[in-house]
Amino acid sequence: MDMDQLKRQAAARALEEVRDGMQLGLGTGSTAKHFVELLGERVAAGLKVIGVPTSEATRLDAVRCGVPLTTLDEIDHLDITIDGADEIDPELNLIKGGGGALLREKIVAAASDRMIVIADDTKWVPTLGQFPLPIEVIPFGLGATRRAIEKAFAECGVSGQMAVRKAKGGDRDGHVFVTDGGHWILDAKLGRIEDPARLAKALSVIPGVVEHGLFIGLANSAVLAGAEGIRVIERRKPKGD
Ligand SMILES: O=C[C@H](O)[C@H](O)[C@H](O)COP(=O)(O)O
Repeated sequence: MDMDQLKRQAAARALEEVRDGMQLGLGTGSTAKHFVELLGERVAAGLKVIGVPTSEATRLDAVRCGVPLTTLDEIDHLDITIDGADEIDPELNLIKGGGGALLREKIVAAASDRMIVIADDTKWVPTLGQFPLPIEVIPFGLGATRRAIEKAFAECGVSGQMAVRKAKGGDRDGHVFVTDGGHWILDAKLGRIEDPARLAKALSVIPGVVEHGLFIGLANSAVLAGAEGIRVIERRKPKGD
């Protein structure tokens, strides 16, 4: 079975958690896109839900699939957010932002009662860090922000190259990648992040850092699809710990 089929299977399993009347956070990326498409089929068959998209790409997908949308200004909470991830560790801490949507994804996940992560099982890792950590930054004063990030890395016992992300394909191919919020992304190749919660806190207090791709204590469960079938892993600690 190819990777895309596994992603769709994970999305289909997460869809079983969706009930009539729910308000849903809609993630971004190739796995979340399968969820939006499958949700669209259920909506066409009569399911009543409303979604908040985590990116312009997902907003367009949802419109194409007929999923009704709202915003976090119009509603005060979400029942479930269903989103993909770049890496998932056994505590259900995540690296996200490979597609550049980390800021809206984190706002939406934090406004949700539950977050279900959907992925093929290659995303499951014993320790986060092999996937470059996306850090969303303000272009102004980037040199100072980079130095502050390097200091935070050293304090947290990690190190590695950082590069400004470039767009791949489309009109901006080869130019600096710009997020939906108008910011840039630094991708940090850290290899191994022993204490992701500590690093997350250290990055969050740097003024030029808008957000980072470490999602700590936000995911409640992970649906992992692999050659052997689907595994659902529940978070052991209560949300927010
Ligand atoms: O910014 C993008 C998101 O965090 C995605 O959820 C993540 O990159 C996983 O994407 P995919 O399902 O395409 O591997």
